[in-house]
This record gives sequence, C-alpha cells and structure tokens, in this order.
Amino acid sequence: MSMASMFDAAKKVYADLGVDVEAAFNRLDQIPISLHCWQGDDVAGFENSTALDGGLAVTGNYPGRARNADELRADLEKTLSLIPGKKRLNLHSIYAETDGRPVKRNELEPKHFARWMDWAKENGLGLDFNPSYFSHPMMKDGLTLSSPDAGVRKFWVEHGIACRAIAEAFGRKLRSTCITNFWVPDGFKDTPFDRLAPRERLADSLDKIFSVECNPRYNRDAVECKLFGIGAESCTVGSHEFYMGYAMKNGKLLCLDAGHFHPTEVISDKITSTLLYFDEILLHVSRGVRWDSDHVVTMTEELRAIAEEIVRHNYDKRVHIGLDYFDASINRVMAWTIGARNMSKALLMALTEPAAILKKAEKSGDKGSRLAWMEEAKTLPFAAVWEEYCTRNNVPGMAWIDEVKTYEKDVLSKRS
Ligand SMILES: C[C@H](O)[C@H](O)[C@@H](O)C(=O)CO
Ligand SMILES: [Mn+2]
Repeated sequence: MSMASMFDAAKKVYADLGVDVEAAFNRLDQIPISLHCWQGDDVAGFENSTALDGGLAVTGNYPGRARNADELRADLEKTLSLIPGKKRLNLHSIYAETDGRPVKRNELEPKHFARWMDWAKENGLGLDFNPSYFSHPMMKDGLTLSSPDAGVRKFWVEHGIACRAIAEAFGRKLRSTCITNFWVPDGFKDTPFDRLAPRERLADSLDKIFSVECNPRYNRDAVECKLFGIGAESCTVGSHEFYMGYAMKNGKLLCLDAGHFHPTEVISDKITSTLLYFDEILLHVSRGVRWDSDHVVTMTEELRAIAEEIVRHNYDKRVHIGLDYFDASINRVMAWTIGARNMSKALLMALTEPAAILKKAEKSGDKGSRLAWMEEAKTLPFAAVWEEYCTRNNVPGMAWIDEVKTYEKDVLSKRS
C-alpha cells in the first residue's frame, strides 16, 4: 500500500472517532517549538573561557561537535530541515560572535549577534535568548546574582541588562517577540545557615535588571527554578517557590523545566495550575533520568501528557515550548532531531486524540470507557498521519535517519 493510501485510510479511522486530521495539521502549523542552540556544541559557546559549570554536565565525546558559529549554523540548518512545523531558535549569550576579540559579558551588544539575526531572518526563524550565569570566573563560590560580593552582583546585573537589550533587538529585527529566560544556578553544596539573605539578594538583583525598560512587544522575560545542581545539592537560591512568587509578583513568565523537580514530580500537572494565575509560561522540555540529566527527549508518557495539556486547554499561545537537553554521546544532529520531532509528534498525537469521546465519557462518569479510549487511542494508525505531516512540510519521514548518517559522513566526521 502506498503512503498516500495509508494516510487516506488512517484519516477515515480518525474521522469515525470525530477527529479532523486536517484541522490538527493546521493547528500544529501554528505552534512554534524553540530549538536550543546548545545541543550542537555541548553548551560550550564561543568564549573559550572556563569549562562548563553551574551544576551542568555534558557527558560523551562523539565526534563532530560544532567548533564555531558557522559550523553550528550549518548543523542547525540540517537539523531544521528534518523537523516539520514552525520553529524558533533559542540562543545563549555565550554564542556571541566577537571576531576573536574577547568581549566581557556585561558589555555584550546586539552587534555581537548580528550574524545570528541575519541568519534567523534568512531562515524565517524567531529568536529566543538566555543570559549565561555559568562557566565564568565571575561566578564566585557558586554564586552570581545572589553573591554577598557587591562587585560580583553588579557584573551579573549588568549582564542581565545587556542581554535584555540584545533580546529586544532580536524581537524588533525579526518582528517576533523574543522570550528571554533567566536561569541562575546559584546554590550551596552544603547546608547554609542563612537561606534568606541570598534569596533577598537574588530578588534585589533581578529587580535591578528588570527595572530597565524593555518593550514587551519585542521581549518578554521568564525565570527558571531548579531543585538542585551538581555542587549545589543542599540549597538552590532560585527554588520553585522563589520564582513562582517572584514571577507572579513581577509579571514575568514562569519557566518549568521537566528536569528541575523531584524525580516523580511532573511539569504536565503544573500547566493548568500555573495558567490559572499566569498569562503565559515557558516550558523547557527535557528528560531527566534519575536526576536532571538532560537526556534527549523521547516519546515518554510525560511528553505526551505535556502536549495533551497544551492542546486540550487551547494553550497554544500561552505556553511557549522550548527544548533543553544535551547529549554528547551520540551524533548531535540526531540528538537535536529526535527530541524536536518527538515534541512535534506528541503535539500531533494530542491534536488527534478522540477528545469528544473522552470528554463525554468523563462527563457521564464512565471512567472505564474513559480509560479504555485513552488506551485504544495509543494504537490508532498514527504513523501514517505523521508521515503525511512530514511530507506536506517537505521533511523526510523515517528517511531522516539516513540523511543524518550521510551528513555525518560528509561533514561531521571531517571535524577533528
Ligand atoms: C543551558 C540552559 O540554560 C540550562 O540548561 C538551563 O535552562 C537549565 O535547565 C539548567 O539546568
Ligand atoms: Mn532548562
């Protein structure tokens, strides 16, 4: 049977369950997924300064890591050509291009991202942004914005201000609102006596950063909490409660990273709760294995649940979807592509669930039928629907794997 007739047959199966596959395609076309630039080079960036820290760890040494911005962009172009639907690119400040001349992080300017902006425009992408509060000698004793040293705090406050100006330039140039995410790894290896003072200092530093006006049409800020990091096992200054309160009080987006909570706690269950009170949130879709290990996103129950929450409650515009994982033990273009295609696939699965049947069963109290339909939905002929979506987006179906292997042979394997 040809792919086209498999799709026609599948479409009919879905239609009989009240699912309009064409409407699902149209809706998915409008939901952007922000691809994180840091999967391509193991969160190294182009500063050539210190080793990765801030509690982050990238393991593996698969050949082919991008060593400069041109290689990273080439790898991104390959990756983007394998992912259907609307995409954005999420940059960290350490990916500035300063032509070999070191520029201090608190002195970064939009001009240091001019090539990224031009490239994004050429490729029809919106840009998102992140100040980088790690891998830098001005992180003292594991602290940046919450440091007791006023000079350290000043440097990092200036970095935050510089980054928001860059983000605003992204939004203006690309006519697409940039979401700037603040993740601050500050924390303590062992139990501090005083947990309050560093939190007061972090809040004060953030207030200083956000006191500089920024046009919300071009940039909106998010803040990301974390349970713990390597070397900060006993207390993270920017905890969930800290940022929940800070974001609520100050009109910021809350960023929920799938790896930043207790291992049995899921962010899918936090989406409706937070959106009762926030206008918008940002997600960092990741996969923790036993800890915040940032494994490549696979088709887990949690990924499906995240997508279902977005789709069932029409949060398409209120939830910004970002990816956050980094695996250096496999081909990095593959890692990027597997995770991003899975995010897109999970959204399409959610968009094609037999929602009317499930709603009716729940409303009538027929919990057995609700569970039965949820389980039946897992084995509907989805593969044909996904393949069709890829075809319509000029993206390969399963053939993408061979394409990456060819790219590895022709390009990645030639990098030393
Ligand atoms: C590199 C990113 O900013 C980082 O992954 C952050 O978002 C995070 O999740 C840290 O654990
Ligand atoms: Mn994250």
